[in-house]
Amino acid sequence: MSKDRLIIFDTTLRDGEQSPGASMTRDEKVRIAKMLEKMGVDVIEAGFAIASVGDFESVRAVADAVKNSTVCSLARTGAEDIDRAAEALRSAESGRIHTFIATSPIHMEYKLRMAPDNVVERAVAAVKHARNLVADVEFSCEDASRSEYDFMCRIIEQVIDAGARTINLPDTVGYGEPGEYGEMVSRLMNAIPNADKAVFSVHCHNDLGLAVANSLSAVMHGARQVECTINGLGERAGNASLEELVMAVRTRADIFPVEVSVDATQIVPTSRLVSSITGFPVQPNKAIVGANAFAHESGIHQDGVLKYRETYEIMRAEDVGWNANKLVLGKHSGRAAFKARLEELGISLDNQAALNLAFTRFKELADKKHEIFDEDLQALMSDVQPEESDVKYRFIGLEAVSKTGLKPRADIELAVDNTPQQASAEGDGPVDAAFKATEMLVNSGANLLLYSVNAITSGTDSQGEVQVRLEKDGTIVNGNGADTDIIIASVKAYLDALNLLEAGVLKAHPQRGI
Ligand SMILES: CC(=O)SCCNC(=O)CCNC(=O)[C@H](O)C(C)(C)COP(=O)(O)OP(=O)(O)OC[C@H]1O[C@@H](n2cnc3c(N)ncnc32)[C@H](O)[C@@H]1OP(=O)(O)O
Ligand SMILES: CC(C)C(=O)C(=O)O
Repeated sequence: MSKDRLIIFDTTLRDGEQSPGASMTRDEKVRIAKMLEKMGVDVIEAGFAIASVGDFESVRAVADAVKNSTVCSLARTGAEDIDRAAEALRSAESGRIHTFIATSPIHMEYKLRMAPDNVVERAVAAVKHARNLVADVEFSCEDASRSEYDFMCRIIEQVIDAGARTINLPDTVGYGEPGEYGEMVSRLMNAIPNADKAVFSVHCHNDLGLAVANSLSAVMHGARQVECTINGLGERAGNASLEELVMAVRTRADIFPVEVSVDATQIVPTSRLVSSITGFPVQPNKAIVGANAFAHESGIHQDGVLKYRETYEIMRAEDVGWNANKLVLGKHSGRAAFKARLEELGISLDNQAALNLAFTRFKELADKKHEIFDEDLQALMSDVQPEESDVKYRFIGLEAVSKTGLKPRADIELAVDNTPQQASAEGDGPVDAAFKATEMLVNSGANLLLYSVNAITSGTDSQGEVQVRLEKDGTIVNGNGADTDIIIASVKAYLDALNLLEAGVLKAHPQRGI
């Protein structure tokens, strides 16, 4: 059965820009409009031409730049607004004037201070005037969801007769509830005698978090245009988000009687562009475009996704413009994801015991750190690889005290040949103190040639990786250690180097010397 087309009307550049702090320059609007055009959005509302010279210029620049989408300007019902919109759209390949007036009793009485008859007159005059300037005219009953049904029937019938080809029923203040709002759309469409001459549209705000639900309900009840924005940007709590609407209709094609012609792989790049231009970050758990939308940290989910992606994913990350889904390693992860990531990094573990040992170390680290990155794993594994049971020096514990006005001190506990031993020393800093305490126990006589620290990943909970270069009797070795505690990482690196010296590393592990 063939499906109706759902017109995607993007208003990121108009209602999206009404988010306090989201103003965009003309050139920024053109960049976003080009992306929307590439995505295949049907209508781009580029601004409100009468609002300012800058907005007029933006609408004009978008009309110049965009050829494959209809470009639209908002206008109140006054002739001056409509003339300004038409002027800004003059170069558009396909231009639309979107005129509106509030139809709810509260708006008519307190804001417009107009009698309902007067509102009807203004609306009809506006549509007629706009139709003399462009062929494509949309009319919105602002605050439709709080408007009286009979009054809407009356005004809509007359504006359709006057030439409006799209009738928009905005839930301006986000008051609608999906069942009631959807029913309003179908009731109007059924009752208005000339309704078949127009496309019915919805424009929902998110004050109760229902913008997408209301829009989708309206679609189920006959609406064939949805007005929306990238990332759900928009006045107050925002508008219905384009990405959610498009992917809901696509993913639940089994229930929605419509199809959209948008190239969804452009969604994530466009979302990023809008976010970087407006400075409005996308929350990580935002549907479709949030950083976590296709990320799995839980072991059971990761195991499921590795076995069969659809166990925990209803969409493919690639289909909306991500490179791939993500298995994030953290404290909730299991062996399946851990092993898979190690294999991707070219690290293979010979047997289950080696995997278990490495996994235990990984969990210890994950308890201290939110997310384990590839670099963390590489450091962790380089720590695990040497023959654990053979090493002479093993780190057990450390307490380092560093206090303003006091000399730093370290109390250290090591296993030397499997026998626990303790020592304390003061130093120029806590690392120096820890190394001195270590030397009290190992008495290596090695020279410290280099000490370097790197934060492996970003964030104050990142692992520090320390490299220590020691020389003894002409043999030079590099030891590495990693830990979220930089003093512990330093002692681990120091002990790693001592163990390499002890093992005569240049013969046994030539790649680890220099
Ligand atoms: C629901 C929506 O999102 S509607 C779009 C909202 N967007 C914006 O308002 C952004 C751009 N707006 C602006 O730059 C300015 O408000 C302008 C340029 C449009 C108008 O500025 P001003 O002339 O200074 O008027 P102001 O904003 O103070 O008040 C709005 C006026 O428009 C009137 N008005 C509101 N809607 C309509 C309408 N659809 N048709 C006719 N007049 C309207 C109001 O009654 C008020 O008239 P009044 O001054 O006679 O009382
Ligand atoms: C002008 C209309 C479409 C609007 O933005 C609203 O009612 O929210």
